[in-house]
Amino acid sequence: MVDNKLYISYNQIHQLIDYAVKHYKLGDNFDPDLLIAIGGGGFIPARILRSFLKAKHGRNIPIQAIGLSLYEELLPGQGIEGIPEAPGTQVTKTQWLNFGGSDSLVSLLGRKILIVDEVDDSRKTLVYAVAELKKDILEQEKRAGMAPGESNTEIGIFVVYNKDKPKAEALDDETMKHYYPAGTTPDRWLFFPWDCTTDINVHTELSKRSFSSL
Ligand SMILES: O=P(O)(O)OC[C@H]1O[C@H](OP(=O)(O)OP(=O)(O)O)[C@H](O)[C@@H]1O
Ligand SMILES: Nc1nc2[nH]cnc2c(=O)[nH]1
Repeated sequence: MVDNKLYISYNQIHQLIDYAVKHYKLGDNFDPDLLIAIGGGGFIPARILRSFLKAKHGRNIPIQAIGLSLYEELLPGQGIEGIPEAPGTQVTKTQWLNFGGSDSLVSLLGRKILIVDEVDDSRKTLVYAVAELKKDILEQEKRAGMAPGESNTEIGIFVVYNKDKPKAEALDDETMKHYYPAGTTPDRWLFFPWDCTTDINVHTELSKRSFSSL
């Protein structure tokens, strides 16, 4: 039965990422040298995206992971079968880069960073991620004796799906110049293949019907 959820299959995600890299000329127009995946949903898309970017230039772009959480299960067990989860009021940082502290391994300065996530819903998570990343960049510039913005670090955003809806928060104009949504959906709950704990073949079939009914 197709209900108010949109079922998404692994193949749809793979094909959309392929399409978006070509459509936005990623690797040319915006050529990232660092991918930051927002976990958990951004991990698999970031890994797929890396393959398509490698196919353009032959080099593997490093993927760093951050953990941000806004949505929570309504009741124990909900969410498991794609039941919509309730948005919390604020984003929680569960994991961050090892770039900011004194034990920093990699510089953010002068980089082209592409943040990757699977869905842009209220936009709160992306706004939070960009704000926190900018704080780190400022801090590194300060430590390097640079003026704010002198490093020319650029931030872009890649999402597999943007929900077409009024957003709770806005990204700044500069970041929006490098905002790359692979696909757009109506404001429905997206049931991703990695959320499926029953029969993935059934899920894949439902994904075909979900989209043909739009
Ligand atoms: O645009 P927003 O309304 O901020 O929602 C988008 C975020 O919500 C989900 O994360 P979630 O908080 O569920 O964490 P998870 O990826 O670990 O499930 C999703 O992975 C995005 O990161
Ligand atoms: N799985 C899933 N997570 C989300 N986080 C915010 N919106 C969504 C959604 O539609 N599906």
